[in-house]
Amino acid sequence: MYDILVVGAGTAGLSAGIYGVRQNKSVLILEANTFGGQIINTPDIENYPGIAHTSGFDFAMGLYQQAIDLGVEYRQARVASIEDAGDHKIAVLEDGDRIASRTIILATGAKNRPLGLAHEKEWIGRGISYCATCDGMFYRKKIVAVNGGGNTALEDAEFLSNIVEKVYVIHRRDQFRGEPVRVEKLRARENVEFVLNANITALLGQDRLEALEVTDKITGEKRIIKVNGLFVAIGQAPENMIFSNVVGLDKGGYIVAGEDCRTNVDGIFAAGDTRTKTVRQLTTAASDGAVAALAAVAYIHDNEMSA
Ligand SMILES: Cc1cc2nc3c(=O)[nH]c(=O)nc-3n(C[C@H](O)[C@H](O)[C@H](O)COP(=O)(O)OP(=O)(O)OC[C@H]3O[C@@H](n4cnc5c(N)ncnc54)[C@H](O)[C@@H]3O)c2cc1C
Repeated sequence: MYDILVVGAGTAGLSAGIYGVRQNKSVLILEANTFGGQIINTPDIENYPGIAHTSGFDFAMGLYQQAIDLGVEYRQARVASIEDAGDHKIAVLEDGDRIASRTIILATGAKNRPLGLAHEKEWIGRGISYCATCDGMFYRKKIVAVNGGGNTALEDAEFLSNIVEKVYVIHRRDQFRGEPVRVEKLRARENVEFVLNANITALLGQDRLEALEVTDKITGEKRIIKVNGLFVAIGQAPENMIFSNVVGLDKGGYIVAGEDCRTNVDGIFAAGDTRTKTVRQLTTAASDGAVAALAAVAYIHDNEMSA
């Protein structure tokens, strides 16, 4: 039986592993794909305090190596479900294998909803971004577009309009899900142009994004908009339904857990992008990993004292 079983080897999961083993606890991390999580393919990270510049791969590799060197056990396996057996928890793997642990930390992250267009994946870091806070500075004084109609898209557009030459806000409706006050603020900015009732139907360029083909949903008319960058902000989706019989989820599918990373089940914690929170970044994921691991250790000690 492990002390701490972590589901997901992104920034939150690996940070939890580091903090767990440094408290002399046995830790197993289970990862469905390769370690590193969503940051792994990002060419440039420039907002992690203390590291002026690194790549997603180097960042993830550093975290992984640190965890392994400290004694974290790592296994590539997808967790299909979890069970709460009171004083211990069980992770059931896709192949049917069952692994018992005193505590579980769910660090399964979230995925950005893609547009689903050709070149989208291959041009991440070459014109395509899902994170204005992370990548906005690479487009200083350039022309960009933001796609989406929620608060994230509106916030991204506002942030970008402070640093770029021009921002197109492209949205499939003429009404926004985001707050009206944000829309009004953007309308007042001279370097923001709204392209409404419109879908992006193609990403154009040679080996990076150079222009967007945008189709008007009402007239069917196509328009080419030259841009250096596109920020896709059509939402994020966690994949937590497999845990919903055990832990509570909010209406967006995120695991309900506060800054202490505790879920509604004693001994099960949630860390990183997968939990209800406002800022989803590397720093907050790493911080959650530490908080969740130390909360798991405290839970184990409390149980030992009362046994
Ligand atoms: C393109 C891009 C660029 C970004 N750039 C920056 C940046 O410059 N700076 C910044 O601060 N933030 C950036 N972010 C945000 C940052 O990457 C995330 O906030 C952070 O990675 C969240 O870490 P996490 O560990 O919570 O989740 P994730 O990184 O999503 O890791 C979750 C892991 O869990 C695994 N998993 C999921 N389900 C299961 C399962 N059932 N069984 C086993 N494993 C499972 C997944 O495979 C994944 O590896 C960027 C995000 C993207 C997409």
